[in-house]
Amino acid sequence: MSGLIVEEAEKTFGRTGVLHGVDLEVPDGSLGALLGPSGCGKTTLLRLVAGFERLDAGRISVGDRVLAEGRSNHVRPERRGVGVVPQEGALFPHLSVARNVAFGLGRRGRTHRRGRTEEVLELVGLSGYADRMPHELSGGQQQRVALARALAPEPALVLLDEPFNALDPALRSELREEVRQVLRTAGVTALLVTHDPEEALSIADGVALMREGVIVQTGTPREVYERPGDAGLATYLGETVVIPGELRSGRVECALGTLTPYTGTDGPGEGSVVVRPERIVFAVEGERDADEGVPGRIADVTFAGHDSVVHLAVEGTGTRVKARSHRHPVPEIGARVRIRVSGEVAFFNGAAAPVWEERPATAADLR
Ligand SMILES: Nc1ncnc2c1ncn2[C@@H]1O[C@H](COP(=O)(O)OP(=O)(O)OP(=O)(O)O)[C@@H](O)[C@H]1O
Repeated sequence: MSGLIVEEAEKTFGRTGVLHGVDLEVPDGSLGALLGPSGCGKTTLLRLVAGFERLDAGRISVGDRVLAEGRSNHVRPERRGVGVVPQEGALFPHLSVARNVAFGLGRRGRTHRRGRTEEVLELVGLSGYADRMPHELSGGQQQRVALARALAPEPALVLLDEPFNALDPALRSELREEVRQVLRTAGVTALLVTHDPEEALSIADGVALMREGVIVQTGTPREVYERPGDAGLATYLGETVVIPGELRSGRVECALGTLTPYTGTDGPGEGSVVVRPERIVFAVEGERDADEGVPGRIADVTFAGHDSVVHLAVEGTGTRVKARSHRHPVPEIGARVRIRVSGEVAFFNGAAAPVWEERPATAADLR
């Protein structure tokens, strides 16, 4: 077994406390994502696991092997069996692809080095590239070589530090699928550090959300997206519609009707209802289901390529919400509709003002 376990990790630089008792678990053979805004302490945690920094307190283990405990017990990075894929590959520019990959294999026999190098290059889909130099490769190919290099010594754990950052968006999503596939095939436990929610949600088996040096929520991508722990996390993880509401007898009353909150949301009283725009559905008058939900009108439509953002004005409430809709053709502005929410909603006590530094709610969210 080689799952990663971090227990109550503490780290302070000078007088700045960066990690305040971090607990994190990545089960054996799975891909975990550590997700949070810039400066929350993700890289520091990754560096502690890799052994590039020393813990102040707490414990880090992989399987039943303790890699670090408190200040005194610290296994050196090269003895940890942990591979690292840094942000921009960081390949040695003067070494060929094969020699870059073999670098991590140290002084093992030549035949073994060659065989293993070929094996991992094949795994990342770069069999024919052994003799190329790094500058002859695209950014995506360079990252695949960096992954091959990290995997070559058969590490118990691979750490990926924002590995897709430098790539353009199309290549990014393609490469992350490939990386996930490679990690699965290799069967290795891996931890991906990222500030990009879409990245974490799309490829990880489990997500740990970090804020100001603390893990604030963990779960599968679906769990954290559909059941965020607070309004700030909801906004950070994806688009939200936030409207005032009141929780009474286990149901939420708001401009969108009487809705069901998921268990684990806050207690009774006034607060904010948080809904994903793709959960807001509408039927135009005369259509099937056009008598369900609250009445309203289509106030505006923004074409967004694969779908549309439809702004809906809820009749008699002054509330406007946005829905993400795949309807073709998009109904006309001014059309009378019935609006309803599909599934459960989040409810949090407190004002309808989600705060998260990287994705503050826009005025449109709150209208
Ligand atoms: N060696 C260091 N000395 C002093 N302060 C540091 C050091 N390393 C990190 N910090 C501070 O610790 C905090 C967390 O930094 P860290 O790089 O871990 O965050 P992060 O979540 O990875 O952010 P980013 O995504 O921008 O890399 C920051 O305030 C940073 O300035």
